[in-house]
Amino acid sequence: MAAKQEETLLSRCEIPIIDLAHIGTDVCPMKSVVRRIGQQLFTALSTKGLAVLVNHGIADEKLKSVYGDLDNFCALPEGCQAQYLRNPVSNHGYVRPGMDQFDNTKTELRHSFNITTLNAASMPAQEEVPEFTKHAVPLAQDLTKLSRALLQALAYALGVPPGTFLDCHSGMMQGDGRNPSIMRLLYYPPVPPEDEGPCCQSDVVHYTRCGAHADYGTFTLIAQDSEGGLGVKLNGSEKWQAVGHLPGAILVQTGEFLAAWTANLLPALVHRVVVPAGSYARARSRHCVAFFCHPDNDAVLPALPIRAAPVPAPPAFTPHPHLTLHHRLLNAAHHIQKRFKETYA
Ligand SMILES: O=C(O)CCC(=O)C(=O)O
Ligand SMILES: [Fe+2]
Repeated sequence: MAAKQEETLLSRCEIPIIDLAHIGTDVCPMKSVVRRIGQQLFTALSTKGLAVLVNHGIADEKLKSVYGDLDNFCALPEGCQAQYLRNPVSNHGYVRPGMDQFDNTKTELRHSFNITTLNAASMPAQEEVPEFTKHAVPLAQDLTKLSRALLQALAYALGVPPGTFLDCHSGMMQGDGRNPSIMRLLYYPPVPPEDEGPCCQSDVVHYTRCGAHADYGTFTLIAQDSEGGLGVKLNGSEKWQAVGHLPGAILVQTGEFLAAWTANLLPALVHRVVVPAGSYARARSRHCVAFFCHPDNDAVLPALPIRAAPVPAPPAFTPHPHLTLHHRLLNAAHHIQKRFKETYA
């Protein structure tokens, strides 16, 4: 008998799918298409907090190559990995399991490699992971371009000149320290069998892959393999729901900055990655590429003359507690530094 498939938001068609075909390029956008995408994105982010992007132009092979490179990096001896440990100032580099933590009640099993500059000298050397730079740099450039196209689409939807958000995100992946956007490569290793942790037999060891949180920036793009585990609380709901997987698609989810910028009209999406049930799934690893689109450090949240968009009012939503701490005039660098301190040990 076939195994019962897990019910997910995607399998129930509960996440809006946005077709990016014919959007043009970030420097030469097809305006009518960008406008339509802006409306769809606004509706999706205000009602759900996330959307699925298809026909975005980023080939799956590019993602798979990067997943493979990260596997190879994680298999290097610890001493060799140590040369690439995350630099707390630039936020670039390798983050070992336990070095950053969202849920302090569980062991988070996660390796990540933060990329904040595309300079080859900051990447694992060719002798160590031969094609890391060759694969990671074009992918980061593609995700930057995709983010720029979405920033223009959002500007149309919010009734501000199309360049408004682009101007506040001009330093993305420029490597000059002006903008904290990150492409994060994530590898979640297999999870030890239930109740058998590194501690003594009687210990009840609780693992997770990534504790509940909302991302700090404007929005996050997420490409994931088919292993599952990503769960979200849709806007206005307290219920955790599995997202599921649509081959080749990229998710976009709202971050805290966009929430603050829009006076919570587009609330930040609370999400996590759990350990899948069953010994087969636990024994498998998971991969993801998350691109965190952040405003420039000197961007000050402008008051948006939000045009009444033709969408239903968003459901009532209690903002994440730290949202109340940052005020519409808080500057981008302050907010990011505060949130990094909370996350990194
Ligand atoms: O692995 C994922 O799908 C999400 C990771 C994540 O939420 C994060 O790194 O902020
Ligand atoms: Fe996240």
